[in-house]
Amino acid sequence: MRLDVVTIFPEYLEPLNVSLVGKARARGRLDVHVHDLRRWTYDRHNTVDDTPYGGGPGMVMKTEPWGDALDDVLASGYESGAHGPVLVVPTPSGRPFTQELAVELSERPWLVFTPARYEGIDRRVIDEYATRIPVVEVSIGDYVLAGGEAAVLVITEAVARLLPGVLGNAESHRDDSFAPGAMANLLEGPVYTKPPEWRGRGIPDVLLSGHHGKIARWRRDEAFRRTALNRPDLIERCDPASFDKKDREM
Ligand SMILES: N#Cc1c(-c2ccc3cc[nH]c3c2)n[nH]c1N
Repeated sequence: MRLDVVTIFPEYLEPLNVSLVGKARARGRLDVHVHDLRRWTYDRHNTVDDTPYGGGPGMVMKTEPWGDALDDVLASGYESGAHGPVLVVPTPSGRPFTQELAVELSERPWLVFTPARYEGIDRRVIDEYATRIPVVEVSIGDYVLAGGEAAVLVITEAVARLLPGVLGNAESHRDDSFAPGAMANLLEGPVYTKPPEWRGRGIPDVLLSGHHGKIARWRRDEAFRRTALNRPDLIERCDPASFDKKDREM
């Protein structure tokens, strides 16, 4: 997978050099290119914004730098096979970013991120590229950030960990919170490791029992309990009829 990120804060994307994403890049699973939008400005102040038509607070990011930048990025000649690039636009007014969307994006060969600042990008930029390639406007949550770069980090990590060969244990996807299948719509339950006792706190006996069926059921029940506590809205989406099937899958 190739990722391109166009931003006025390229240093914000430094975390893409470390940890899981950094390892995926080092292994050749991910090819990341971060571009400074100001490379496509030609005035002495490297201007990327201007006042909004219709008035109102703040500034709007100008069309020309984005258009010149995206034309160059898309012309990079990356051979992405049958499927071309997808433009991923972080915005508070976008489609909620979910594990389902992470899976969808992980199946694409090339993502081009356009994290904005100020009040956002002149709408004509998105409209222009929507005539050429798929555009996904995405929100990472119901809160307001000062820009889209943090969203790029979140989306990239969630997508990268789904790529083949990135996570050591391919099975670990299966038990993710929100993962399709047995854990769909359930939050992950508690996890434990050695030592067997810590500050007077032990380990649930079932986890020491070696009985895989009981352990699977306990984990499912704990996931259910935590989901009911923290995300009752997800419980309604669970299909009780599937629980026997869940036990077989877990
Ligand atoms: N994704 C996302 C966002 C944002 C966001 C994204 C881009 C810009 C550009 C200026 N302000 C922004 C906020 N806020 N909250 C989210 N979930």
